[in-house]
Amino acid sequence: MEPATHSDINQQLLVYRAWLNAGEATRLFQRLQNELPWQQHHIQVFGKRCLEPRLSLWVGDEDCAYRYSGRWREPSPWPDYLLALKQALEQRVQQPFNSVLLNYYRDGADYMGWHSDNEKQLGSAPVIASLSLGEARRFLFRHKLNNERREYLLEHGDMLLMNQLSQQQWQHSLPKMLKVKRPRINLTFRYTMSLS
Ligand SMILES: O=C(O)CCC(=O)C(=O)O
Ligand SMILES: [Fe+2]
Repeated sequence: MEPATHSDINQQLLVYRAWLNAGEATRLFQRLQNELPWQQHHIQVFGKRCLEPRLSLWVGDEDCAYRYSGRWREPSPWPDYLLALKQALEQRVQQPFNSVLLNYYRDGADYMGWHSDNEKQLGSAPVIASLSLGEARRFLFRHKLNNERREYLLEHGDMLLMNQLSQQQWQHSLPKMLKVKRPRINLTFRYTMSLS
């Protein structure tokens, strides 16, 4: 694989700028936007039922049910073009993926709060490949112990690889950017184990 444009925290975070070129990224964005059955889920926040501040969709192999916010989500099947993308990504990063969480941020008021992707089903040291499409958005990391910080601007076609230790030691978030009036789509490719 070609070298990352930027690597940080002992190779735990690798950014590949324009992993897809602008034309490829735009075609993919349009298909995902128009063809996927995007859903807005409810979540419990401090015991209150709220709508998530974004749309999302869980896609994966048949046995990849995913426990999220207290509920099992069944995977939607792979559209052929997403399966092809997953396979290209597996080749490039030499890691298997069997699922992808897609997030659709309608504008800069949609966001994702601080978290680590540390669900049991991902194992103790997951490798997660995150592809960004559409509007550029800030993406933040903070260290769990010393509050060290990192910030990236993730643009159309960029791929961020979060390596094994990044979920154990860091949290990440996508803050609001109220100036942003147009959508962004993010795909996080993962390897999900079944717990049965
Ligand atoms: O939208 C993003 O860039 C990140 C999404 C994310 O952190 C996640 O799906 O776990
Ligand atoms: Fe995440």
